[in-house]
Amino acid sequence: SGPVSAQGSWKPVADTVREEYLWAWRHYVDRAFGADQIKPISGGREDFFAEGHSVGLSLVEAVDTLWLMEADDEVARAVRWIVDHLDFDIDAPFQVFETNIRMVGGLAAAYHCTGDSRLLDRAEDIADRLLPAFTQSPTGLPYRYVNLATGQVSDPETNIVEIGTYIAEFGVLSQWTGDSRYYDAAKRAMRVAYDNRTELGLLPHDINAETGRWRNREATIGPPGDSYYEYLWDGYRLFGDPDLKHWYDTLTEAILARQAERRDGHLWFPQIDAFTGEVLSREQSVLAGFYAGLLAESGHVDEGRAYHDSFSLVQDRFGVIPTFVDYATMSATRVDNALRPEFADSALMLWLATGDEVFRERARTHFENMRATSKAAFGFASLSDVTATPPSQEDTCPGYWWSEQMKYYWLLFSDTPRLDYRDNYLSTEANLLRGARR
Ligand SMILES: O=C1NC[C@H](CO)[C@@H](O)[C@@H]1O
Ligand SMILES: [Ca+2]
Repeated sequence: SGPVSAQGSWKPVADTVREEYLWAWRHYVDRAFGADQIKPISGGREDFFAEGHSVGLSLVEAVDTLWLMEADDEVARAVRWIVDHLDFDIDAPFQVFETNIRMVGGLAAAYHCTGDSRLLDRAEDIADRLLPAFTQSPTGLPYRYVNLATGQVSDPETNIVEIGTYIAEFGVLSQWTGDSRYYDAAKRAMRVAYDNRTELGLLPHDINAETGRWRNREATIGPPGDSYYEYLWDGYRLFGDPDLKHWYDTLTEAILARQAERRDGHLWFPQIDAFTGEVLSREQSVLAGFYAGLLAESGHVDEGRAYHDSFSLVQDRFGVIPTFVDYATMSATRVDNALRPEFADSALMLWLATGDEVFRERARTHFENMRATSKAAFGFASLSDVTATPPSQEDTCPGYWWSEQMKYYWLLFSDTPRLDYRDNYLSTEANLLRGARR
């Protein structure tokens, strides 16, 4: 079970998380079953990857969450849809990064939790359709899009997130199938970016896949830099690869030395020029909040705590964290929030690393504020303005909601017997690739 704590006080919260999730799931089943996304205000449905080509995104993202919540009848319903209806032979360009973290990851997690090898077959099938983006590239940096039916690749104007967020999903596929092509392709792309680090040991975030040349000067730990760093550490954690740890440590040392800024005693990570170190912007994306958890996981616990403290200030001020805040003025520079999970993600990582109850309390506030602002007739809705009274909703629910924050809350509050709390791994999309206890 989880770190020793007053489990009794959290059970009611865990029960509410599970009730809300199954309430939303039943509406998805009744009104949008098999769709990429439900429209939570109107009850309609919408595609995510390619217009007119649903791949059941929200359902695939939900399988491991339903399994961890012991909703086994619903797991069976979802698996039956995947086996009967999920077909990737689609003549349309799919974004390689999003397809990997959501579909390869979702299917791999579903296989890890259920042991149903038909799900591993599907994960291999979609990964094989993504591989041409890597093998067709002269540098090994993957193109951004690939046509799932023809293998036609497109768009070399990419970034370190979209070339570097594969090793977890591709690595477990190589481990589970014995085919090293996936791991090798993922690692080769990460190496190209690392080998091009600047004299300061920093990475700009935009890069051209055909030339390997940087397309900008700005370094960020937020998007589109974030999960490149996350997956260097994750690859080492999952597979023990010393190269990945060396690359992670080298880049993180530079980030902590040159990018960290303390202001009024609070820790932030401004965007800086990777070649000179000059501060370019003090805006912080809500997505950058994941970095507090990564720092804690990778041994920088004090900095991880401090950065989560900074985002906790923002949550206390706004209720729901705006997509961008400028920490110099603590003003929101982009007021929407598409049900972003990162604050809860890092709360879980910090709780697992420290056992400190403050992180469960912060995650509970995140859950309650989401319920109070995003709940709509048929599910949970993204917000277009968190500063409005009441915050205004959009008729859309992102696929990651089914995999991320509700799973983070459940794992934080339920002490479920289905998770090995001491040895587990959640991908950047919260897909459980290690630690399921069947
Ligand atoms: O890594 C990611 N980035 C964006 C989404 C959540 O904000 C989600 O797809 C995932 O967590
Ligand atoms: Ca993430």
